[in-house]
Amino acid sequence: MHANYVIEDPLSLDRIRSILTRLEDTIIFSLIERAQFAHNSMIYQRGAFKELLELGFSGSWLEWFLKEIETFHAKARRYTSPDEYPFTASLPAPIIPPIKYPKILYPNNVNVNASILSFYTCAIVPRIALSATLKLGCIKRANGITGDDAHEDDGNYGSAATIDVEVLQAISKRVHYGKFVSESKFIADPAAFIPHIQSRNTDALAALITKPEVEQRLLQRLRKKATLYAQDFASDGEPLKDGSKGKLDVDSVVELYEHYIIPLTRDVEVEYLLQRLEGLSPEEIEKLNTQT
Ligand SMILES: C=C(O[C@@H]1C=C(C(=O)O)C=C[C@H]1O)C(=O)O
Repeated sequence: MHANYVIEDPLSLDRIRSILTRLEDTIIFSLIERAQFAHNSMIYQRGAFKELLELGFSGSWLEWFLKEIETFHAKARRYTSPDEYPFTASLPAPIIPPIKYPKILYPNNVNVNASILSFYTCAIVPRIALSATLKLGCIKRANGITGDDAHEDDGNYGSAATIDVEVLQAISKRVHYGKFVSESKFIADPAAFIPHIQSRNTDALAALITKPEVEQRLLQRLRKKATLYAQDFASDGEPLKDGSKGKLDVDSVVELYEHYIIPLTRDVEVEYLLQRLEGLSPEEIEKLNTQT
């Protein structure tokens, strides 16, 4: 979130949704970049690099990248922003005073980055990198390199992890924007939510925040965007027939949203609501309940 950017109505649902729409582009283009490299599965395996073990770090290559990058960004006060959430626990304090952001969200500790890291490394990378590994495999086999390594590993561990961090940060921002969506919906009609928050009825809360028509439009838009953005063009700018096949598996992008990003965003909305009344007095809750 920008420090001195004056936001007219920070809880406008249309404005928040426009930010989610813009993040689709960031995520699609980052996935196109990741698809240029092989799966390189060893960068996701804890303990796979003896050099990291010798440094006393027992996590994966990617977790080491996250720790190092997020440590630097934390010192530059990145994680004092209400729309930034780290994957790494126990980061250093900022070296400069935090920015005084407007208090838009209610205090909460919702952070689902562990789930994001898990589904990204286990379900998304193997499919997104598939096009590159198949292409790479052909190249390696043409050079007489055969066996499993012809599909899985191109040695670009630094490039792959650097792009992975960019994808993870974009997905994390998108999913945790669910808090702003949730606050917007709550403040528009607190009385609809309060009884279900008090009774911890997560199914009722999920039903209140879920908008199937919004989700369907998003998935339609996403498929068209991913197909267009992954399109290859001839030197004169003419689109190549079937030009998107080598750059990105479009179905994987749509399924990433349908089966992971959207459900996790809904989870964030519900988890945020469950903390929305914490610390409020009965009088304060009653005031919200009668708010028109
Ligand atoms: C984000 C929203 O809340 C829910 C989650 C959505 C998503 O993750 O794209 C879309 C619609 C809702 O089901 C919203 O209402 O815009």
